Amino acid sequence: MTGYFVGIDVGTGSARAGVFDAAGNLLATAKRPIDIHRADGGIVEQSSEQIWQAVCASVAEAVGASAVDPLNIKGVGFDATCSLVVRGPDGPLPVGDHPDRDIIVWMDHRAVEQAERINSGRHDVLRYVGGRISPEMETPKLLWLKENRPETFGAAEHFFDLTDFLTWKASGATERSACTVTCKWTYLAHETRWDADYFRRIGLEDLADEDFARIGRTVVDPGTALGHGLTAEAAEAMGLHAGTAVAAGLIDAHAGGIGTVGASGGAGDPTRAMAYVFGTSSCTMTTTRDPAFVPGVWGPYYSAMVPGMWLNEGGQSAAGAAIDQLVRLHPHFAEAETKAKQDGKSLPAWLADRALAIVAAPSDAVRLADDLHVVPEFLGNRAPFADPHARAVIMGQGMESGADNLVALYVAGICGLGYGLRQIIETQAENGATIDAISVSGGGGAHPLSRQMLADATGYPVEITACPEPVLLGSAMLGAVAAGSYPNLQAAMPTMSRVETRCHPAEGLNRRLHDNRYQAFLTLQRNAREIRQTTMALLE
Ligand SMILES: Nc1ncnc2c1ncn2[C@@H]1O[C@H](COP(=O)(O)OP(=O)(O)O)[C@@H](O)[C@H]1O
Ligand SMILES: O=C(CO)[C@@H](O)[C@@H](O)COP(=O)(O)O
Repeated sequence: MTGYFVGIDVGTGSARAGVFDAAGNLLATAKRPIDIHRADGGIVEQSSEQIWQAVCASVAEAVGASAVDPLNIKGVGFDATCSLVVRGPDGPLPVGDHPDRDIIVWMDHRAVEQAERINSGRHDVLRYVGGRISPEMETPKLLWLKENRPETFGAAEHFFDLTDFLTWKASGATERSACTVTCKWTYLAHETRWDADYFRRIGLEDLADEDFARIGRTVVDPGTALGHGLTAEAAEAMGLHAGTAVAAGLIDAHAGGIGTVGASGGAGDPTRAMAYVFGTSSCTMTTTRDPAFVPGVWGPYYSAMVPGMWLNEGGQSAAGAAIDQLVRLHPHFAEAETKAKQDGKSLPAWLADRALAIVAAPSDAVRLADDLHVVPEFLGNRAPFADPHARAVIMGQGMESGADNLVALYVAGICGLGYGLRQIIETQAENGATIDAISVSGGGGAHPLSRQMLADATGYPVEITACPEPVLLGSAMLGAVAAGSYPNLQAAMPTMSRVETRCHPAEGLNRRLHDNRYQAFLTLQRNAREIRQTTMALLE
């Protein structure tokens, strides 16, 4: 195999690009931050033009740094968060109060009420999104727009998932990826159709009447070559050549899944490894041959990640973001952040390094948490309760205000994320989706401590691929398939990705400590839910 491929990943906080060879070796990366605007009422907005500029600048820098002749770059793949982009004939249309902000970010919870209304209709398509639509998905957000910004809703020419916006900007093609529309828009990929009745019943009949022209009349598999490749304008902005193949994209978490679950030397079969993508949020991606209906876990989605197979997607809306929020609450936060900056590290990485420096072995880190317990549901419970109203619980915090206590809180937070993951794994297993190993990607999973703690907290081995950027690699695989270097993703996965290390779960006392803490997690989570329900009932 010859040629080079560019993978582009637009996460919540940054756009990144990586240049890979056909064997999956990473030659160079570049990154640009992207702005995020938050306001009360769960409002979170971004600008598609700013994101596009960040994408082009990262690609140009990564290609330059790789020293690969742009003529040898044969394909480009995109992944992004599943935020909703609204574009009119003349460009961005405002989704709120600011003219440039045309993106309702995935974590925006303005459409909670619309989601609840849709769920009360119990339409059959909801069986394929875990039984309940989430306010993080696109149809509640579209309904919110129609009800609250009718001028924007009416004037929109395209409603895109962010990934599909990026491939449109790159190639001019309006095809949507089966990944985005199946996971976030209720497209039924297993029947290759939209359900017009669903759209009519929830109040989005306009979209059905137009035969879905504004949300995607043509849906293609991830990796499909789009249009005539890069347009001249996009190519110039990226420092590439017009006509370079552009692949239909993936949601960011799914790119992490593609970059890891089929790796050679791993679980041996994409159905045996769960991808855990630990970024701002966390996503658990489980592949099955037959559909598994798991209450509270998104899906089953057909062909949304590994083509021809089914996918269950769980996770937590706040994962890295929960750790960021947790440590921000601590009295030692500002001082620790300054020290982390001086050391050139992010605060979570600085805390993880400090924890590793204190303990004799990484698995002993659990002992640092002592009697501190965290249910880190700052932004609701994505799975297995599909409850956007859930909130975090912190137990055992005293008057301590020093660095060691902050490290303890960090460790307790990572434990809490691990127990949420364990709860999802157990719930899925009860419903027919079992796994043998977890394959980690994302910024939060890049540290040796967090990886080991995930193995210890869940009791499952955690696999790490050789590539330090598996999400970018997943996107680059799309570019390789679109360029014809691989016939399909199944062929690209084991060739371009391989497992390099494995974290084995703790034994002995550390294992017993985790088992005990997991029971505490379940108790605190259950009690918090019951207390909230009682309070809400009294207030109604
Ligand atoms: N060692 C760590 N422990 C816990 N969280 C971490 C660690 N390193 C990074 N993170 C968190 O991971 C998130 C960034 O992950 P990344 O995959 O780059 O994000 P995204 O793709 O969502 O923009 C941030 O919330 C960051 O605080
Ligand atoms: O919702 C999904 C995946 O379904 C993601 O786009 C969303 O969680 C955002 O991902 P990041 O945490 O920013 O990588």
